[in-house]
Amino acid sequence: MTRLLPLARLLRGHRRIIAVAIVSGVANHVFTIASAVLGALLVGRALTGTPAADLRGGFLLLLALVVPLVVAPWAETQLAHVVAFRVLVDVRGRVYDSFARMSPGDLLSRRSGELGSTAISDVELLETFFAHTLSPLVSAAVVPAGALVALAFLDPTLALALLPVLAALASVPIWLRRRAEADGTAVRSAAGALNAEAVDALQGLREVLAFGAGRAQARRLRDSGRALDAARTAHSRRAGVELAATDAIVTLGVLAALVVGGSLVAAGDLPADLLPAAVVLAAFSLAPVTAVVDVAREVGIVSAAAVRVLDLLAVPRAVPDPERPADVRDVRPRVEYRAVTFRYAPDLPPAVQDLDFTIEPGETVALVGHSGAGKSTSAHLLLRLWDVGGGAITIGGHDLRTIADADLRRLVAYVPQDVHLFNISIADNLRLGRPDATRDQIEAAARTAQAHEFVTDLPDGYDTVAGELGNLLSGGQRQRLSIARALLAGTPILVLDEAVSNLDTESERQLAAAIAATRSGHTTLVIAHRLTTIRTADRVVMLEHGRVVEQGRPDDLLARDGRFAELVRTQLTPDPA
Ligand SMILES: Nc1ncnc2c1ncn2[C@@H]1O[C@H](COP(=O)(O)OP(=O)(O)OP(=O)(O)O)[C@@H](O)[C@H]1O
Repeated sequence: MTRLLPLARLLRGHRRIIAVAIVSGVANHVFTIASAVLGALLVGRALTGTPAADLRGGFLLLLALVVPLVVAPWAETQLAHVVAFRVLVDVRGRVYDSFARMSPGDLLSRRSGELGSTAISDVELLETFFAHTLSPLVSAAVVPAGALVALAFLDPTLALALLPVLAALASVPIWLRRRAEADGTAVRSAAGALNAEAVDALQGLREVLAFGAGRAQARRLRDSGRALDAARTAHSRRAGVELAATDAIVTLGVLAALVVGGSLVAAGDLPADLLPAAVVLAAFSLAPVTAVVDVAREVGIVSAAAVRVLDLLAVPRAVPDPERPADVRDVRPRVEYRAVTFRYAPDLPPAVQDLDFTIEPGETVALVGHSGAGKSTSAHLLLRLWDVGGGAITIGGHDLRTIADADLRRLVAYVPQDVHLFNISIADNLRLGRPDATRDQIEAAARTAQAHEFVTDLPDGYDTVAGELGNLLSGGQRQRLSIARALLAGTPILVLDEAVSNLDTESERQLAAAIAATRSGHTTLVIAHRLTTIRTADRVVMLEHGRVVEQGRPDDLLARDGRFAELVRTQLTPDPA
C-alpha cells in the first residue's frame, strides 16, 4: 500500500470531489449498518412479544433509510470514477510528456512495447486506486471504530470480543504484503514483456515473413505468454489464500459475537431483544475492512503498475531547457561546431571528438565518411537530441544550451531518411511542424520537394489517410514527403539525412532536384551519401572515427586526392546515368 501513497499527489485539484466521495462512502456503510441493526432490533422486539403497533415507527424509519441507502453508494461510485477518469487523462498526458523529455538514447534502450504497456495498461490499472481504494480505506478506518463504540455501549465485552477479529482481518494483507508486491511486479513486467514481444513481432513482420521465421517468432510469443500465465497463477494462488483467510476470520467474528452475546443474555447482562441487533452490528462492522482486504488482494499488481508509471513521470529532461533563454528572434542562421566532443555513455569511447567546422548562412555543408564515422551523431547534436559532452554548438553565436527548445524547433528542422507517417491525412502529416499551414502553403512545400505530383495521384490526394497507404510509397517518395514537412516548418536551418535506399533513376533525379531546391535559402547540414549532393555542396566535412580528417570545397578536396577522394572512388553512390 505504501508504494501507492505517492499517487495521492496526482489528486491535486480534485480534492473536493474526492472528499465528497469519501464522505458518501462512509455514509453508505453507516446507513447500511443502521438499517441492518434497526431491522434486527425490530425482529428482536417482535420475537420478544412487542405488539406490531409499537413497531410502526421503526418500520417507517427503515423505509426512510431507503433514500440515503440508494443515494450514498451512487454518489460514492459516481464521484470516485469521475475523479479517477480525470486523473487518468492527466496521467496519460504526463506519461507522453515523459517520453518527450527522454533522450532518443533513453527511448531506444527501452522497448517501445514496454513503454506502450506502461502508457496504456499500467495507467489504466491505477483506476483501482483512485476509484476503489481511497474511499474504502477511510471507511475501513472510521466505520469499525464507530461500530466498536456502539457495541461497547451495549456491553464492553462485545467490543472486546470483536477487537482481535478486526485486527486479524486487517493484518491479512500485511502478512502477505511482500508476496503480493513480488507477485504484482512479476505480473506487470511479464505483461510489459509480452506487449513488447507482440509489438516487435508486428514491426518486424516483413523480415519474419521474408526469412520464414514465423515459427521462431510464434515460439517467443508463446514463451512470453507462458511467463505471464505463471506470474498470474502465482498471484491468484496467493489471492486465494488471502480470500480463504478473510472468510475464516469473518465467520469466526460472527460466531464470537453470537457466543459472547448469547452468554451475556444467559447471564442477564444483555436484554434478549437486543441480541440480534448486537450480532448484526458486529457482523456488519467487519464489512468495510473486508472491502479493503478485497481491494488489497489486487494491490500488488496496482502498486507495481504505480511504480512503473511514477518512474516514468519522474524521468528528468535529457536536455534541460535554459532558465533564461537567449533571444533568438533575429538570429543569423550561422552554425558553428567548436571543439565538439560527445560520448553515448561514460564507459563508451567518444562517438565524435574535437569537431570544428562552420556552416555560414545559406551554405550547405555535406558530412561524409564511412559507416560509424560519426555523421548521424554530429547531425543529431545540432538538433539537440543530446547535449554535447565537450565544446559547444552555436547558432548565431548562441550556445544551443541557451536556446529554449521551442525556439530551437523554429530554427532547425530535420529531414530523416524515412518519414514516419501518422494515421492522419497526408496534409495533416505535413503540417506537423506548422499546424496552421494552409492548403496553399502545403502544396507549395510539396511542389518544392517534388512531392505534389505523386500526392495528387493518390486516391484522395492530400486527404488520403496515411494508414491506408500501406507500402504504396517508395523510399524516394517518403523522403520527399519528409522534405516537404521540413520545408513547411519554415525554419532557416535544415538537417538532412539523405536516403541511402536504392532508388530508380527517375526517383533519384526527383530526389536530387528536391534536395537542390530545398537547400537554396537554407543553411543546410546534410549527411550525404550521393555524389550529386556532395559535388553541389559548398563544403564537405569528412569524418573518420569521430574526427574531422578533411574539410573544404568538394573540388579542392578531390584535387588533393586524399581520404575524401578515396571515399568518393570506393564508396559513394554514383550519379544517375
Ligand atoms: N545510440 C547509441 N549508443 C551507443 N553508441 C552509438 C549510438 N549511436 C551510434 N553509436 C556509435 O557512435 C559512433 C558513431 O555513429 P554514427 O551513427 O554517428 O555514425 P554514422 O557515420 O552516422 O554511421 P552510418 O553512416 O552507418 O549511419 C559509432 O561507433 C556507433 O557505433
